[in-house]
Amino acid sequence: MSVVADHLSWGVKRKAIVKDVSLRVTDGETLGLIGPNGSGKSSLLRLLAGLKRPDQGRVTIHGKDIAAIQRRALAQSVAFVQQNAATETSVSVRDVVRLGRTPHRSALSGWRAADQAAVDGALARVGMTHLQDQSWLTLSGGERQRVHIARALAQSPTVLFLDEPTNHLDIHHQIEILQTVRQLNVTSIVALHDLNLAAMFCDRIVVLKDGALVASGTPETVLTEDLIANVFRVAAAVSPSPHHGRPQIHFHTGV
Ligand SMILES: Nc1ncnc2c1ncn2[C@@H]1O[C@H](COP(=O)(O)OP(=O)(O)OP(=O)(O)O)[C@@H](O)[C@H]1O
Repeated sequence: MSVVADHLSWGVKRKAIVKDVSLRVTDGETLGLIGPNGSGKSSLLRLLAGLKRPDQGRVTIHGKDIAAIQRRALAQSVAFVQQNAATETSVSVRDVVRLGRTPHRSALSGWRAADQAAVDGALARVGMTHLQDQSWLTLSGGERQRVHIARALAQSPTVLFLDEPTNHLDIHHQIEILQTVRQLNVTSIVALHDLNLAAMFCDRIVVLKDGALVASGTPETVLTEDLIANVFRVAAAVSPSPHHGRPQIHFHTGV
C-alpha cells in the first residue's frame, strides 16, 4: 500500500474542514479526488502529502508514519504540484525543473548525469524541451503549469500529488498530462474538477462533500446520476463511452 490515511480530521478555529477521512491508495494507482468548490480537496491533499499536520488521524506512506519522516527524506519520495504555484524570480525553465533534484543532492555532490537525465526526461514528458532556455516569467499559464509538473517529475517521486493540474491547459494538454500521470510508474493522487477526465484517467475516485468522504470506488460505481445530482447539484445522464468504455457524463441542467 502506498498511501494510507486513517481518520484524518483538520480544521481552523471552530471550522471543521476535513472530517474523519480514511482512504488507501495502492502502488501505481491513479486516484482522483473530486468534489465541489470548498469541499476540502486541497486541504486533504496537503494532509496526505505531509504539508499540513492533521488534528486527528495519521497518514502512512510506504508503511511509514509521515509525521516521523524528515522533510528531506519525504521529498525524495513525495512530490506535490500545487494549484497556481508561482515562481517569482526570473529564472529559466530548465532552472525551475532543476529545483526538483534538490532533495536528491547533497552539498558535496555536484550535478550528476542522473540529475541531468531526470531533468531532460521531465521536460520531454511535458513537451517543454524546446522552451527550456526561456525565462519562466514569460511563459503562458499553461506552459507554467507544465513546467511545474516537470519539476515534480524531475524529483523522481514514488508518490505524486497534483492539485488541479489541468486547470490552465487546453484540451490537448489536459489529456496529455493525465495520460502521462497515468502511465508513470508512480502512485498519483490528483484533485480534478472535470468529471469526464476523472472518469477517463483515474483507476479509482474519491468524492468529498463538505470535508467528508461520501463515495469511493471505480469511476463506474462512483459517477452515478444520483451522486452527481446530490454532490454537484446538476442533472446529468451517465453512459459508457462507445470509444473507451469509461463513463461519460452529459450535463443537462438548465439546457
Ligand atoms: N487556512 C485556512 N483558514 C481558513 N479556512 C480555510 C483554510 N484553508 C482552507 N479553508 C477553507 O476550507 C474549505 C476547503 O478548502 P479547500 O481549498 O481544501 O477546498 P477545495 O475542495 O480544494 O476547493 P476548490 O475546488 O475551490 O479549489 C474552504 O471553505 C476554505 O475556505
